[in-house]
Amino acid sequence: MGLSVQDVSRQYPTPGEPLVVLRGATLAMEPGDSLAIVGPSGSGKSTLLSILGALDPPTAGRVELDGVDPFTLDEPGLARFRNERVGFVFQDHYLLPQCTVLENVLVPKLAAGGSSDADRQQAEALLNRVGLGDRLTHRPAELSGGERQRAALARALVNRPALLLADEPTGNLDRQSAENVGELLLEMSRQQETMLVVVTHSQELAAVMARRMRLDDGRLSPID
Ligand SMILES: Nc1ncnc2c1ncn2[C@@H]1O[C@H](COP(=O)(O)OP(=O)(O)OP(=O)(O)O)[C@@H](O)[C@H]1O
Repeated sequence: MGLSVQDVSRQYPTPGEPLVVLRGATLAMEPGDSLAIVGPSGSGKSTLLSILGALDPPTAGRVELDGVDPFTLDEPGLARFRNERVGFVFQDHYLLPQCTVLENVLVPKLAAGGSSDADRQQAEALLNRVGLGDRLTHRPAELSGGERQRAALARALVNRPALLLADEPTGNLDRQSAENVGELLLEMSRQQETMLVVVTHSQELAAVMARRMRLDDGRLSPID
């Protein structure tokens, strides 16, 4: 069980020399583990997250989540893997504006084949835990920035993913909301035994994760 990233490289073709973005990144995580990835702009952080989330294949190397290499799956298998095994939280919440908070949290359930009463109860329980139990029928426009990110977190966790990926999840928030969302990310992923990888420029957010690694010019190394 866990996440294994072995010697992952990624390069993009250009008219001249290929642009090498990741150079042999290796890391391992276990359920309940949390990791912050920091590094300068353009160092490859989002590229690494896309590979971990099975959105983009590496040029070389191997990724396995709970023993499955997603890039060996066919297209429907890969889509199912992303929806059911990985949760995503981004800097922008990407909630559907016309849907209520509860409906937004149920979207990954619908994509996985339906939303039963049990799914609905689970979504409500998650929304209670992120402090939005009294906002189920509100639309995203009626929420604050921090509340929208908390709804996005509930949506990311509704399928009980093995891996939660967060790309600058507090980038648009004021200090207090950022602290609150950061702590919630950690607490909820621990409770669900989900592995958490957070890419961030925020030292405060990086500091609350169990471990920190730095990407520099495509090379990943532990810090502390
Ligand atoms: N699809 C692509 N095609 C070509 N080059 C790309 C592509 N995606 C990313 N890059 C390049 O790869 C490098 C790393 O980008 P990436 O977005 O992973 O960096 P980052 O560390 O997340 O940066 P930031 O902190 O600014 O978000 C950049 O030079 C970028 O221009």
